[in-house]
Amino acid sequence: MLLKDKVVLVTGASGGIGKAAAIGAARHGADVAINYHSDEAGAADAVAQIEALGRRAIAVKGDVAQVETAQAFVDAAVAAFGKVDVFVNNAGICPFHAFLDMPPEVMERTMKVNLFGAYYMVQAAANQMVKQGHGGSIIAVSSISALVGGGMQTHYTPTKAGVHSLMQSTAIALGKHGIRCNSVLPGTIETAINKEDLADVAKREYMSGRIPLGRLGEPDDLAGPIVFLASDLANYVTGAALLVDGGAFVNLQ
Ligand SMILES: NC(=O)C1=CN([C@@H]2O[C@H](COP(=O)(O)OP(=O)(O)OC[C@H]3O[C@@H](n4cnc5c(N)ncnc54)[C@H](O)[C@@H]3O)[C@@H](O)[C@H]2O)C=CC1
Ligand SMILES: C[C@H](O)[C@@H]1OC(=O)[C@H](O)[C@@H]1O
Repeated sequence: MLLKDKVVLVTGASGGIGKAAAIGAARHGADVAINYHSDEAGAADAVAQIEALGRRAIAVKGDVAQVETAQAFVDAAVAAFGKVDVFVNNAGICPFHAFLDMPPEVMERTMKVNLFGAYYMVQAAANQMVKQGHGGSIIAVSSISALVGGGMQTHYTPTKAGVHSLMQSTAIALGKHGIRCNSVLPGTIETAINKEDLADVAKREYMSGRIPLGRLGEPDDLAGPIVFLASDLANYVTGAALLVDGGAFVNLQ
C-alpha cells in the first residue's frame, strides 16, 4: 500500500490512462476524486471500481479548458475528503490533423484543454496543498511527444512539451512547500484517443514494430509509474520525467 489514506485527484479519468491511474491509486489505499468531461457511464464505472476496492470516490463533471473547473474540482474533493495529497493532470485530446490546413479552432481547443487546462488545474491543486502545509505530489501525463514530433500532431506535441515544462517550473516554484512535480511520458498506449489512428493496420504494425518490448502499451502500464511518483518512495524526485514507452524512444537502430 503506497498511498494509504492519501487523497488523489485525477482529471479526465472516465477512461483510458486516467481511469487506470485512479483505480491504481485506490488499489494502493487512496481515496480518489475524478474529473470527467462527458462520459457519465465511464465515470460511474471508475467510481464503482474504486468503491469495490474499499476506498471512497467521487466523480466531478467539468471541462478543464474552462478556468472555473479547476477550483470547483479541488473544492469538491476537499468537501468530500478534507484534503488533496496528490494531483494527476491527465485530461487531454489529440485530434490528428495535417499542419498546412490546421483549422484554428482545432489548434486552439487542443491548446486550451491540454495546456491551459493543465495550468489552471495544477495551480488550484497547488494552492490547496500550500494551504494544507504538508506538501504533496503533482504528476502530469505528458508524452514521448514532448521529445519527438508528429506530422499530424503539430498542435498536440507542443502541449505535451508544455506540460513537461510546466512540471519543471512548478518543481522550482513549489519545492519550498514540499510539493514535488513530475511528468510521465507515455509512448503509444491503446486508448480511445488513438483508436481511429491505430485502426490503420500498417500504422499499427509500424508503431508496435518500433517498441523493443514488443507491444503497444495499455492504460494500466501507466498506473505503476504514476503511483510511484505519487508515493513517498519518490520523496526526493522532483522536476523529473519518466518515459513509459516500452523503449520506443531509444530505438533508433
Ligand atoms: N494513448 C496514448 O498513446 C498517449 C496518451 N497520452 C496522454 O494521456 C492522457 C490521457 O489520454 P488517453 O487515456 O490516452 O486517452 P482517452 O481519450 O482515453 O482519455 C482522455 C481523457 O481526457 C478527457 N478529456 C478530454 N477533454 C477533456 C476536457 N475538456 N475536460 C475534461 N476531461 C477531458 C476525456 O474525456 C478522456 O477521459 C492525455 O493527456 C494524452 O495526451 C500521452 C502519451 C500517449
Ligand atoms: C494519441 C497518440 O497515439 C499518442 O499520443 C501521444 O502522446 C503519443 O506520442 C502517441 O502519438
